[in-house]
Amino acid sequence: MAEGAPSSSSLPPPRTRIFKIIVIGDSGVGKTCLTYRFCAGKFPDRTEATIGVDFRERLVEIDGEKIKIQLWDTAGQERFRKSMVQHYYRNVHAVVFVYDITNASSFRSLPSWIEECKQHALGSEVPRILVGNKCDLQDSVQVGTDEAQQFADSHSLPLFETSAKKPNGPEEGSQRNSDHVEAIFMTVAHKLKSQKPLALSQPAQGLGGAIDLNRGTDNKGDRGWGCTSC
Ligand SMILES: Nc1nc2c(ncn2[C@@H]2O[C@H](COP(=O)(O)OP(=O)(O)OP(=O)(O)O)[C@@H](O)[C@H]2O)c(=O)[nH]1
Repeated sequence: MAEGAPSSSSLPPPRTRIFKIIVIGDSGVGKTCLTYRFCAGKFPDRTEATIGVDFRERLVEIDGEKIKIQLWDTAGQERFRKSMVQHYYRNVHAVVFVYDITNASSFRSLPSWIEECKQHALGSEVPRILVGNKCDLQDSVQVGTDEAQQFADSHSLPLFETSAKKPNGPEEGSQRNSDHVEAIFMTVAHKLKSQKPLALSQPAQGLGGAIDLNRGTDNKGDRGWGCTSC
């Protein structure tokens, strides 16, 4: 080793990168339950309407790098959003749109949530996904998979259907396959990591930094993830 060159033991420990993912959709679709399921590993005993925003974090390891996934559980009710909405969108790395498969109105609201992203000048290259929640309630389905898939395709959004309550697959006899909440958020994290490999010359940044996960992408040929109307 050259004299004066830092040995690996004298290098500061790498800072943990933070991926900020916002979860948006109508009130009651299950945003709190989905984020809680991913970060705490279980369905919450009870929830109350989110006021402003709640944060949940989980440290994961992807290809040997520790990454903090920070989920911003936003309020679905307009009266609880107003003052906070600017903060949601600042330095956001990915967006998860949620609707409730047993509530057609929450599905019809999706264009307005997509529009809100647009209003906040989110680049079209920021990964976005669409999640239909409450797949365990098969007797009450109001939004069929085909309809949701059509919508997702028309907006270039990957679609996942899941249940925050019973994420281990469909009930016996159900036609519908449920994605696992864990797999959904990890898919987003993998996407973000692949978009922005950790460069030694570029220290990891948290919320305060203007980390740009969207440049130098390797997503040629990828289908989905962007949003054609955003
Ligand atoms: N059966 C079933 N119920 C769910 C599921 N996810 C959420 N719920 C229920 O749906 C209701 C609303 O869930 P929340 O997670 O609080 O909804 P939210 O989208 O965060 O609502 P806001 O905070 O008002 O925006 C609660 O009664 C949950 O128990 C699910 O996957 N299956």
